[in-house]
Amino acid sequence: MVCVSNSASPTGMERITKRRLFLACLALSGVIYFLRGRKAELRNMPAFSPHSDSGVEGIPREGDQVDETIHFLNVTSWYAPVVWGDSTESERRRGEFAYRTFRTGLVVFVLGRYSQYLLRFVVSAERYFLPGESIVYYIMTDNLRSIPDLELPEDRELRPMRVAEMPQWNHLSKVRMSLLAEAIRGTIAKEVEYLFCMDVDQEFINPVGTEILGDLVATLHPEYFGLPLYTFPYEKVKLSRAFVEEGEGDFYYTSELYGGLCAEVYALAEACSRFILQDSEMGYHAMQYEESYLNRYLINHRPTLLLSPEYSWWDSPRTLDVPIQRIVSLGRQCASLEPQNKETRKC
Ligand SMILES: CC(=O)N[C@H]1[C@@H](OP(=O)(O)OP(=O)(O)OC[C@H]2O[C@@H](n3ccc(=O)[nH]c3=O)[C@H](O)[C@@H]2O)O[C@H](CO)[C@H](O)[C@@H]1O
Ligand SMILES: [Mn+2]
Repeated sequence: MVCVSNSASPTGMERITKRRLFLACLALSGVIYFLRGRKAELRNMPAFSPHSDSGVEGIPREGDQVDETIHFLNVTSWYAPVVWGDSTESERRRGEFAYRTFRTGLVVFVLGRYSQYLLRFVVSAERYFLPGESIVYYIMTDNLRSIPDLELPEDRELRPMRVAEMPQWNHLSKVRMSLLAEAIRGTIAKEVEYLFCMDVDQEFINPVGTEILGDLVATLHPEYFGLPLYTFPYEKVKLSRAFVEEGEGDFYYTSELYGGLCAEVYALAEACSRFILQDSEMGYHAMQYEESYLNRYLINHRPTLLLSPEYSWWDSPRTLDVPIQRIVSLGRQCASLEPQNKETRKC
């Protein structure tokens, strides 16, 4: 803001006017500064913190009992609903979709040894994922023989899509987004209205209905939900395209489940694959791999619907209890176990 006058030799009157102008500028700057600070504060503030009774906001104190019945965030500060499957709002959303005809795609990557998870994934999805709706499972695989021979209802279909990639974890975390964008551009966009992408090392254990449908849908990471911003594992390396500035961000989202309208998922996958490629050209890959780029994208393009940790849960000392576990991650569950417990849990 420029508040300077150029007059050469000010008269007494001019001096008073100048002084008033200066004071007015000062007051205006103060108001702007206050409003900007308030806006930043509001943006970073969850509408309701599950642990707001604890000493420091967001961090449960040792021995704190979290009240299971009341502590759920239902809407974000930018008015995006947070989905808890048994809420009346979810019931209302399911009612809204009951009269609509639409098709939903579900993409999973199944390469190398991850084929061991596919049967359990599909069988559980058939039981619980959008029951009664029209579904195409896009199975991105290097082994067409891994596709289970299952008889599905008429409007639900398993669609193998061949990918010629090395089944190496680090490699896949760099190419999944571009393979996804390519598949949407090539086939998927013509076939379905909504699209979800999931890790295959998961299992549906309770109903996941049309309450999850939205334009851009992201899932709250169960280990960070309710914790303050500074604890989130956002990318810290400044040169990375996934970099998140201190104080930036709203929530930490998991890469195990995201989706929305096909066009939105395409935009997300295309942008993330571009970020990953740019980082790769410098020989860098973000700290949390794909998840870091996803989180960067979702800060710039806030999701219109957030799924609560009911939709991505695993048992670890850090996860928040949820009323109903709907989707559990078998892989991340194993990763969170102590070595001595891995065998008993068949990891
Ligand atoms: C791919 C990826 O970046 N995953 C994220 C996730 O890892 P996760 O431990 O959840 O990754 P993961 O091992 O489940 O791999 C992700 C998915 O890729 C597919 N897959 C992977 C490897 C393979 O050999 N074959 C195959 O098909 C499969 O669908 C699998 O579910 O969590 C990490 C932190 O805990 C990181 O934040 C990662 O960003
Ligand atoms: Mn996983």
